Amino acid sequence: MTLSATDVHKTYRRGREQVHALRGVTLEVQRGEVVALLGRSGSGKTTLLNCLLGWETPDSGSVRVSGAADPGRAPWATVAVVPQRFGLLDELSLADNVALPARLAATADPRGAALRTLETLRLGPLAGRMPDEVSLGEQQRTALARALVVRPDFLVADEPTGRLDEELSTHVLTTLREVYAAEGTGVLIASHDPVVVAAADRVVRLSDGRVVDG
Ligand SMILES: Nc1ncnc2c1ncn2[C@@H]1O[C@H](COP(=O)(O)OP(=O)(O)OP(=O)(O)O)[C@@H](O)[C@H]1O
Repeated sequence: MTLSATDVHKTYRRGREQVHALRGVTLEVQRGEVVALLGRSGSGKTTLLNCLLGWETPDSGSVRVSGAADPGRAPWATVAVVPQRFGLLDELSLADNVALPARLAATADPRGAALRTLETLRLGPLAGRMPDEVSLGEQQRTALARALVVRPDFLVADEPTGRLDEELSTHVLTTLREVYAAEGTGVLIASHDPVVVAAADRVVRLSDGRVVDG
């Protein structure tokens, strides 16, 4: 099973100015591999992730998941996401935030699955708290738990360790490694974090909207 972008172009218009965020990007992530997406701020990483998630429509080129074992799976269980801004619902506890995608995917015992996933990410004691009652690093790990709770085929994460110290980054990466070793999840992580780069099987570098080093 493969998550791929083929010759993707994306241009934003800001008034009269055109920003060529992606200029023909081709990238493949297989199940069972961790790919780190590197590049300076503004190089197009988030735009590429958004295209892979279907949150942005490429101007040309294509994005697809091929070889799905179960094409009927919920989209957020096929390609789950940890967004740069987390996107937690303020009015739900951490446990309810994490349980939500499992509930929507009609997973058996969504709350139990949420609590187990929070536990894995060392957030068990905070399960009953609201997002504004925990640190940004804890919110970030909650967003990761919410992505993982449905055991996705692929995980796309935008700077998922950006708010974590080295010890926690290492822990999160170890957890991800365990998850993909057990489940075969394919992982694509946009990051500047050396811990992520060290844990990746492969590094893809973007510069000015192009892949410069695959
Ligand atoms: N909605 C938008 N409208 C206009 N320009 C945008 C929009 N989103 C992104 N851009 C521009 O597209 C380019 C690529 O942005 P993108 O967010 O993909 O970069 P990035 O590599 O993820 O950066 P960072 O590491 O800072 O998150 C940048 O020049 C950015 O200013």
